[in-house]
Amino acid sequence: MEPDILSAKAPSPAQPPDASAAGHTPMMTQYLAIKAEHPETLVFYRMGDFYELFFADAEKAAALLDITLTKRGQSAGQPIAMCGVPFHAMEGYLAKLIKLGESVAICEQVGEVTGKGPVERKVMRVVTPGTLTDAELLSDKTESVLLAIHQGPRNSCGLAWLSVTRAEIHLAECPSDELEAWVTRIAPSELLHSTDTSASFAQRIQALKRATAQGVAMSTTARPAWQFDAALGQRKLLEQLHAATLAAWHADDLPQAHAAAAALLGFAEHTQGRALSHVQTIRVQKGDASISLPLSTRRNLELTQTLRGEDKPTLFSLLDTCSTSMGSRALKRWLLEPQRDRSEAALRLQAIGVLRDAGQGQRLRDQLKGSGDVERISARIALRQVRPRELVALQLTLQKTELLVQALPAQTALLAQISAALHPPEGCADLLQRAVFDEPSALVRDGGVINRGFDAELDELRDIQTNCDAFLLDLETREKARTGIANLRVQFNKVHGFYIEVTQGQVDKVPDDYRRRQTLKNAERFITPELKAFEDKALSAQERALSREKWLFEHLLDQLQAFVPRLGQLAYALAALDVLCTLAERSLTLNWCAPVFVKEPCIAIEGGRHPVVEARLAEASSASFIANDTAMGHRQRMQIITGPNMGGKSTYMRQVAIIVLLASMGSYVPANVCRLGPIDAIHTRIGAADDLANAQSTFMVEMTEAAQILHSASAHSLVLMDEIGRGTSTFDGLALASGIAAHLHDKTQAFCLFATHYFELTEFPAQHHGAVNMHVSAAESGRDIVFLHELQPGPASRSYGIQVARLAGMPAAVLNHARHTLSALEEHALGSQAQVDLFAAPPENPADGPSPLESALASIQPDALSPREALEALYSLKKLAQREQG
Ligand SMILES: Nc1ncnc2c1ncn2[C@@H]1O[C@H](COP(=O)(O)OP(=O)(O)OP(=O)(O)O)[C@@H](O)[C@H]1O
Repeated sequence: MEPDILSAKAPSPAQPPDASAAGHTPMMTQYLAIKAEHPETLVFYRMGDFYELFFADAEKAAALLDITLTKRGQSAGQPIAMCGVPFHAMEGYLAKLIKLGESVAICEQVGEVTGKGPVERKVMRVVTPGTLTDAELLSDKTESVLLAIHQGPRNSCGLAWLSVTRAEIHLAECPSDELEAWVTRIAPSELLHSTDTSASFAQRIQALKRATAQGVAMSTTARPAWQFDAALGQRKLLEQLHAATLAAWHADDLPQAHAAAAALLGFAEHTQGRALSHVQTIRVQKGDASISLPLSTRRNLELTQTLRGEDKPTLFSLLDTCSTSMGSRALKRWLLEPQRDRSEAALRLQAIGVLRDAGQGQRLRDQLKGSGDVERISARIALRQVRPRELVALQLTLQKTELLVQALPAQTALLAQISAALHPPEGCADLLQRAVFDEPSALVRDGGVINRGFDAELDELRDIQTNCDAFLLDLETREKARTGIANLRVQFNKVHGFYIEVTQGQVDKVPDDYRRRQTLKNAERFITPELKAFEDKALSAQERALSREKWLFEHLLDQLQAFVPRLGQLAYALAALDVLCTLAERSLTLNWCAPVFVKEPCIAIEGGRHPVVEARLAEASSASFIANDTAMGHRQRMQIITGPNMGGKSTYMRQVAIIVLLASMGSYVPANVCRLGPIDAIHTRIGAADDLANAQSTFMVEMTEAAQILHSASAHSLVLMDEIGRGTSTFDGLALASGIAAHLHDKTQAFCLFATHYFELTEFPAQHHGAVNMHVSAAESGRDIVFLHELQPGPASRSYGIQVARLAGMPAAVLNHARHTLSALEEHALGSQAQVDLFAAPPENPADGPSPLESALASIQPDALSPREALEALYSLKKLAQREQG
């Protein structure tokens, strides 16, 4: 037993004392030295069957994990606060802490228990939100990304990021004011920065921390300034890639990114306790290479999370019928990182076209089902954290892959490339099959992992255990025959081990090589050289078998290292094939078409649908989605969209953005025809929510987002503006909305869908040749309204707000009041100078209010109507009059 450091009672928990202070128990001295190396991290200190936490760590963990905080013993006169978790249940507690943004250093007992002083202990790895590798802690469909940022000279920044379970490291450089956009796009789980930055940069980091990416909290970790060293970073990258120059990756002239990479790799190695040998590719990212999808766009289009923060229904959840989790993760990357250059998307579309034919994709999907997560398994092999059952999954996947290659139609450039990378590394599956049982134990420490026939020594050790009984029986028979003692017995007990028992009456027949072991009343117990040798072997066989297995497993990991790079390529190919087959299946199931990329600026869609709303309608009701066309090009760049609430304006605008995004990632799209010119960004200003955490009002958020769009949108951007200006008074709002529309039309010249309830804005197209009025149609039936969801040219005739409120279940009295006020307001707008009393009681009888004909008449503004619109208004008035008479 180890000496107990925690004996006497202590008054109260405290901060960890100084390890160098005199009077600590030997174990506390050891603990404090380890803690000093991990000041910001919770230290899980292994003590027998528990991981214990002490002092402030204990207080924090007890509160976060909701476990008991005890006060036991003291060291150097200080009370020791303590809490603990059982070692076998550690994963669950770890997961909870990591989710809360904490990091944990796992300190194991590595030495033998000698009874003299504490057992030697060592931090084996540090688990942090950005460096997760454990299958239990990682989500199958989401990466855990670690990002390092470096503040360079003259407002420049270097970025380096990776996912520890992937084979790529990413580098980028950008001006500091673009940092937020980058961090939003990268969506890291953890951000590393230097302890030594300017005050403004530190503020920027704090702001980044608040701006959570996709609803996932990002933790920040400060690292010493010297770790952000460009020369060190370059050296580390070269070592990582086993290369003499970074030129092949176009990564040689990026000093700020190299500095970030130094800290990134240093931290990743520190947490894993070893180098990341599987990371063997660099991708340099340029800000202008991908289509910009700001955080607001990702949110508003509900790409991977609904506005309520749920995982479905989203565009991703609709698309993701992938057969493997590698495929799901790759699909998410494709969706969130569409490239401006459409050549890759075109290759994907070509491949999807082939996979749609004659069920080819479906056959491949069936074969892909049940594949292991080769990407993460190969990373865990490199990090020597792989579990035996993952190796079996890998072996089965490698065998499946052989069949997959034969079934793959390599008819397009991309499919041929995938086919070439799909060949499993020679000898890997065979080695795994020979080395590991088909159904091994979960952990190597339990034994039962290494296959029979793989190692003669292990087989012999196992044989000793299984053949023990047979050997003893055989020995007994032989000894009976040799000695002529018929009642001789070979037996075993825990205290004396193996022995041959001979009754007192037969003792004189015992041969010379029998040595006395124990004398009983009626019998003598002996041991022979043969039995002694067997005993030595048998007693230690189990222990030796276990340690032999552990050694063999480590040796197997050594052998598997050589396969890691090829496995990385294989994982990439499997994931890409899975995504392509999935997109082929989706396009067939959901009846999508292939988009066509053209050089001239345009967004031309026939029969476009919002895929998620369409799927929801199909699920929830028999109603079908009404498809709409979009025709935007050089001449017509802006649509001013009006129509009733619930009419489908937001749905229409979002569907256009989603179709553009799907096409840009290389997917078929929910439409009958789609022609798309170059696109550099999708900006959205939809809805309004207070950002209480950042003390910003609804209106402030609205204006900030709109301002960002006006600054960054270009003539190749798609901009959605939904009800801009509604967060303030009518006149202010209208004035701002028209100013913003004019800027987008005249200066930015972006493709813009501008939905508004300000009827005054329908006059905008008259003075702006690139804008047109469109409206979503609705029909009235008595006092009710029927939404037709059809997008039609021209402005809406009225807004139907009161009818929509009636549908929403508003009390009749309120509706009556509103109708009364509305007609008064409309009269007022028509020229009456009388002040409208919004709070005046409505007339008693609703029948006394204006008739539909009167209301319609009152809403007409003759000066705002074109001759054709005036004629239409006349027809509809006549219809209403007939209805009233009838
Ligand atoms: N094209 C369509 N076909 C069928 N149903 C649709 C269509 N467009 C919208 N809808 C249905 O109408 C609902 C309301 O649509 P949406 O939110 O787009 O209206 P809106 O005009 O933006 O309303 P508001 O002005 O109040 O924001 C949707 O949730 C959907 O169920």
